[in-house]
Amino acid sequence: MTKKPENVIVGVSIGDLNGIGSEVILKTFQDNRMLDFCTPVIFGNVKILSFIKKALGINCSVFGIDSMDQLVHGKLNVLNVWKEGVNIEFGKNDEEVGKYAIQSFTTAVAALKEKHIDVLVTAPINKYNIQSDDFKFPGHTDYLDKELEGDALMLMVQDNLRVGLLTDHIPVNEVSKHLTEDLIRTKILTVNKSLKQDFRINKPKIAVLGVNPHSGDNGVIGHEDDAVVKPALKQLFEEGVLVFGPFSADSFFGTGQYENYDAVIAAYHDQGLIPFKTLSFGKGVNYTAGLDGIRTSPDHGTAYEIAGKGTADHNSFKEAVYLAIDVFKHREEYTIMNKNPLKTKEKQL
Ligand SMILES: NC(=O)c1ccc[n+]([C@@H]2O[C@H](COP(=O)([O-])OP(=O)(O)OC[C@H]3O[C@@H](n4cnc5c(N)ncnc54)[C@H](O)[C@@H]3O)[C@@H](O)[C@H]2O)c1
Ligand SMILES: N[C@H](C(=O)O)[C@H](O)COP(=O)(O)O
Repeated sequence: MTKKPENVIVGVSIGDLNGIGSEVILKTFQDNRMLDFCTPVIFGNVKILSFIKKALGINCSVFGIDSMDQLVHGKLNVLNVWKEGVNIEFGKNDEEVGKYAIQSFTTAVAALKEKHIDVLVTAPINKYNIQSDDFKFPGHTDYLDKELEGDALMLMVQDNLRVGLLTDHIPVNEVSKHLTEDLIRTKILTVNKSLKQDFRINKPKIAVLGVNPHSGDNGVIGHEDDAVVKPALKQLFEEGVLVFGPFSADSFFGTGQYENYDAVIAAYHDQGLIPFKTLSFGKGVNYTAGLDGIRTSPDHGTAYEIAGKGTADHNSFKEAVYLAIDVFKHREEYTIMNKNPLKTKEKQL
């Protein structure tokens, strides 16, 4: 395999085969222009992809390979991660299919770690049917956090709207006990670094939403904002991080305040993802910031109710491919720019 320097190798995990994942993947790469600037490789099985292509009437060619050395630029490669057939029943929640989703994902993550692929774009999984003795994670983010270097942060992105989470896949009754000054510090530093190296924003401005209604109203409605959030933000601000808040979460998006910041940090999953998906559904991307490998995903799940019908919108998946490539290129530039920084003269006292 000779790697064309201008082509980013995009690994794609197949997700839940009974959902809309393979449809949005095939629809994205059906457009040949995608192959001009990236070389995709789907982790799955070429016979299954051919079957799905036919079933959905999608007109594109897939190219089966058995190892990454056989990767061909200009083609939609499918790496045969397994050989056997899989019984596909669109819309069915099936643990057997869940096993293949995880086989595809874990093989793709290994390829990312070994740098056989430059970035990973994941198609949606079903969080219930993927559970097993070997795989006990509530989502991609949590597994990537364990496998890759760094501290993962779920960052939802659509153009200049970026919403990150302090806590992600935990039940709402556990949020408060997870919110420590240390956690807030780690997450804000992670997003601050990501905005600089992944999004080329030199002096990022970060807003943090209050945990409680009206940020606790001086302790009348909950203590976390005064006792934990404010001291953490004060310390970071004094160290030079442009972090502001906590802001009352209820009106923050409705008033358009989010437009003044490069990222908005929410305390828990639905506090951030409801406004994000309301503003951007169909175009948003889920980016796992903070790790040494780049992974993106569309803003939607398996959508069983429309699977196999050919009506799934693939634009969010396409945006996920674009964002992964952008981040890859920005990180390369950032590394070069920061390799030998000019020494600044120290102040003489
Ligand atoms: N990245 C991921 O792996 C990921 C992301 C979100 C949800 N999920 C999983 O997916 C499963 C279903 O979750 P859910 O129902 O909360 O969310 P969902 O995104 O699958 O569906 C929500 C609604 O949006 C519609 N929808 C979703 N994607 C669409 C598309 N591309 N085009 C048109 N309509 C679309 C669905 O039909 C449904 O009405 C759950 O198991 C969840 O955990 C996985
Ligand atoms: N929270 C994500 C969303 O709603 O889009 C989704 O569950 C995916 O999470 P992972 O990327 O960790 O699988």
